[in-house]
Amino acid sequence: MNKIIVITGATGTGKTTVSDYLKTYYRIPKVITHTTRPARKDEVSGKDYYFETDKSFFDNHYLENVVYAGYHYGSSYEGLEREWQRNALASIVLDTKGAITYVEKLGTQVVVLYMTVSEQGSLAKRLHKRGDDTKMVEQRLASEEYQRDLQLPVELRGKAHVILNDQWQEAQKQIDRIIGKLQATVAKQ
Ligand SMILES: Nc1nc2c(ncn2[C@@H]2O[C@H](COP(=O)(O)OP(=O)(O)O)[C@@H](O)[C@H]2O)c(=O)[nH]1
Ligand SMILES: Nc1ncnc2c1ncn2[C@@H]1O[C@H](COP(=O)(O)OP(=O)(O)O)[C@@H](O)[C@H]1O
Repeated sequence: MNKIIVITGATGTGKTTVSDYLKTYYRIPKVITHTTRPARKDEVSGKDYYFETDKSFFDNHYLENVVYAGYHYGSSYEGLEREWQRNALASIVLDTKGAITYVEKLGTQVVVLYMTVSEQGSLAKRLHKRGDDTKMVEQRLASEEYQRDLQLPVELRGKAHVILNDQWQEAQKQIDRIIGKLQATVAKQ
């Protein structure tokens, strides 16, 4: 059975870092999603996101789509199927609302990794260090979606692996254990 690893959590907790790690070390590809948010300086359309206009965003057929900090984000069935045709395992980076929808729609095909840190204050520092625009960081941290995603939603309790990412090496070990088991189950089927 094909599976999708849904990586979720608040901004700055390391979702993209995990997705990049899965791609580099496990050859697990990322499903690229669509957004109307402007690209950051080192982001590339078709690699990080499909960057859309307010009009072109709605030309796609979404499995789910959300508004996060004032911008549209959406993931398509086609994007997921494209990766699943070549790989039994793929990853996708979603907010917690999207993660809940994936669990509802795809059930046991979904493996959720919920990223968290023990000090909320470290997140703003990470975003600045990442080189994010100051205004965008302020808008993001003031959003209700950011506040919401700081806690594991009730709908995901008991269904998500909670990954503490205070230290990357520790988070990596936790992820290695989860992916090792997952690869063994996927290989058997
Ligand atoms: N539900 C949903 N969330 C998405 C999608 N694409 C990205 N996101 C989430 O939207 C939020 C904002 O993403 P982004 O602007 O890249 O900010 P970042 O989390 O700071 O890197 C994050 O929680 C992403 O996981 C999508 O297609 N659907
Ligand atoms: N454990 C960690 N300690 C310090 N910085 C980290 C850690 N994990 C990730 N980062 C850095 O924090 C920033 C935010 O991580 P990122 O993966 O982009 O988060 P997200 O996709 O959840 O917004 C990046 O610059 C990343 O390199």
